[in-house]
Amino acid sequence: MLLGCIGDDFTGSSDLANTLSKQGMRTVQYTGIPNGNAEADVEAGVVALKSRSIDPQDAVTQSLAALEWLLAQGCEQIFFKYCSTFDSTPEGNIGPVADALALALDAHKVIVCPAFPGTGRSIYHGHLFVKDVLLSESGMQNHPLTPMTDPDIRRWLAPQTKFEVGHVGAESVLAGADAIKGALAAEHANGKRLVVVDALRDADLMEIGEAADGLPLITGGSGVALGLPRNFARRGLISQNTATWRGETGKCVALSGSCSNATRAQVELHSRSNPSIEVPAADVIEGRLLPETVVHWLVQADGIPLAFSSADPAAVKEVQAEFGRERSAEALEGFFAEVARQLVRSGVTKLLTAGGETSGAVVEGLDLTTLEIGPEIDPGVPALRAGNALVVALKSGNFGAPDYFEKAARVLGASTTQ
Ligand SMILES: Nc1ncnc2c1ncn2[C@@H]1O[C@H](COP(=O)(O)OP(=O)(O)O)[C@@H](O)[C@H]1O
Ligand SMILES: O=C(O)[C@@H](O)C(=O)COP(=O)(O)O
Repeated sequence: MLLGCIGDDFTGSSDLANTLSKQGMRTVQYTGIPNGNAEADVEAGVVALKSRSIDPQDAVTQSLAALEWLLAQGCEQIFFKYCSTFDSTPEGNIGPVADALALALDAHKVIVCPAFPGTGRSIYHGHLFVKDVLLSESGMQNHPLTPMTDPDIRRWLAPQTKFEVGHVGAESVLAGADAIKGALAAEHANGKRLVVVDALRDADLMEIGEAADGLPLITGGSGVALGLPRNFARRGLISQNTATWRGETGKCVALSGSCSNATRAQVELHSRSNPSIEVPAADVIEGRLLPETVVHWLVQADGIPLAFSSADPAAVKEVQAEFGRERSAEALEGFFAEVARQLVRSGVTKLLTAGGETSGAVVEGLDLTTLEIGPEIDPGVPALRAGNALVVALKSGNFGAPDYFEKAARVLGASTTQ
């Protein structure tokens, strides 16, 4: 294994695995830390953790264990993947995990770059934009678990890390890899260890990737991983293999616990031409609605049936005010995990999940240990084979076109050569 990745959620990890796979690396996504060794031909390994919203110390412990496993597989470089919208709170978990990995690897000049131009995330003057609006005006200020109320990544990261936060501006990035290297060295000389790097275009990410050649640790969104495989390819270390994708026939069901603007629009459009059932948060939390009721409904329904708890910010606030943020999230995630378990037991072969934490709960609930990367459905969302008779797609809340669910069902069902 050449490149070892630690992802802080499951959708984000499949997004990253998709990016690396498209760049020709034979990539495998693992759910948590595998028990045994990776297969010898794996070039990039993504250890997916559900560590974005847990206690910071637990996130550090799990990430260090993942690091140990990846280093034991021979990885030369480590990539810590978090969300392209930098989902975190003043307590963590991006800063504490980045600090711990930097210390363990004796890494300095640690790039912090959540940019993902393919999905409209860019960084300029240290500020994160989602398309043409600042992060804090993009809808992410209303995120149920990690409300992003400040778009300045330097300022958002500072209380999370014990190191000084530096910055490499667009003027250096646009001047290319050598200028970026120079700017990183200057920040290092100034005592900065975690360095936010501006990026506007995929071309910038390629230059940042080149500047990162040989650095032990890089952190960022999946976008910045775009430029890493080329460093290994230059040394003739990548197989550039093409894989075939075997779609599944059979029933496809969609589950959504994401409350993002993008998912709510997808739910709305999908519900117009497919059976859909709302899962009211309060009914789940208070035990009035049972998973088997929803499963029974989904299994009977035609088309691509959808069960969703996705709700607008006012409704989410109300539920959280009544039951608490953690209790609401735990109850809903547990509910969807149980629904997924029962669906698969009843013969569903194609499962679509929307929402990072929701998808994480489903993947853990189904005990899916290894995910094989298939074709891309929409930017950042690959089809995944999870077992002999099960294919899944784990959609990040923010991703996907309005007709995502129907498109995903089509991709999961078709066989192709990538
Ligand atoms: N109606 C609701 N009220 C309160 N919380 C909700 C509701 N629906 C979903 N949630 C919770 O909000 C969180 C959404 O996070 P996630 O699944 O990661 O979506 P995203 O990818 O959009 O961030 C989950 O913990 C989920 O259980
Ligand atoms: O970078 C991204 O936006 C995604 O890869 C990601 O991490 C998604 O997180 P969720 O929105 O919680 O699914």
